Amino acid sequence: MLDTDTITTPDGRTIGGTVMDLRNITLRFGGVEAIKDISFDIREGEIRAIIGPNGAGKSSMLNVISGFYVPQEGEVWYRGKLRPKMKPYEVAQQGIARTFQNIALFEGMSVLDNVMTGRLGHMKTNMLSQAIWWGRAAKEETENRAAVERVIDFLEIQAIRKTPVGRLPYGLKKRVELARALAAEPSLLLLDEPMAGMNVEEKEDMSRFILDVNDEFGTTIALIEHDMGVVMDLSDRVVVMDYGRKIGDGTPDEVRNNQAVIDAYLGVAHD
Ligand SMILES: Nc1ncnc2c1ncn2[C@@H]1O[C@H](COP(=O)(O)OP(=O)(O)OP(=O)(O)O)[C@@H](O)[C@H]1O
Repeated sequence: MLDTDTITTPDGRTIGGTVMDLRNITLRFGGVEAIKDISFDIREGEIRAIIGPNGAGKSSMLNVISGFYVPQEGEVWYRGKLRPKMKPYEVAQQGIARTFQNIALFEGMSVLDNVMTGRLGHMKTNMLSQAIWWGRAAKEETENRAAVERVIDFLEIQAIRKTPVGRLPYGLKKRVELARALAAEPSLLLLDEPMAGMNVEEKEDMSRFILDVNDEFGTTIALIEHDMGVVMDLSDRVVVMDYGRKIGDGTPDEVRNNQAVIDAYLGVAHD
């Protein structure tokens, strides 16, 4: 059974029941165990961070959540159901969208067209039915355009909507990637190092947008981030990984005071 109770965070935010429950996940690449028997949950409406030193297994974990990797052991429960082996696009159809560590946009295409690709999962009519049911296809197109324009307004990128992505500075590209993920109207949004490579101002902007997305749309967010200051400010709860194991799990304060976490970040040798 998944936990349906709500919890109240120290700063007074109410977090819902469990959306995703990862149980005893082990993931191997040949002889390398990237994830070793890790369990944790993600609750409705929270911002959940996954942190840890380089090579800890964070990206691997995000890839398990997004369905890109299927773990050799363990179970992924999503919205009360045990998730069978699925293709990433099927996971996306369940309302899970993601951004990537290395920006994965179409550089030659405009911002608008890139964000539009986020709607692909919502496009039901194909070429043939477009020819036969022109009205239905036109209505769908209007809805998709409207959803994209809402996201563009929300992330304040109207001024660059026609600009080819390749011409944008790094920070704005990251924002366009967020826009594309949001265009899918996900209920669970996965962000892989959303602030990596950004300057202080860009990080502040991105933090504000992440908080606004969570606040305005109630989107549950799981993110990986290296900048500890940002993670501690943004997140409701934090999972800490080290060498593929979970060494901490709790509120930012709990994690900050966890000796195993302090040791891992200071590089204290372990057996
Ligand atoms: N596709 C792969 N094939 C083989 N080994 C992999 C693969 N992906 C990850 N690994 C290994 O799994 C371990 C965890 O890597 P992962 O990228 O998940 O860590 P990370 O915490 O995200 O690291 P970073 O912060 O440097 O991005 C590492 O030892 C890595 O070399």
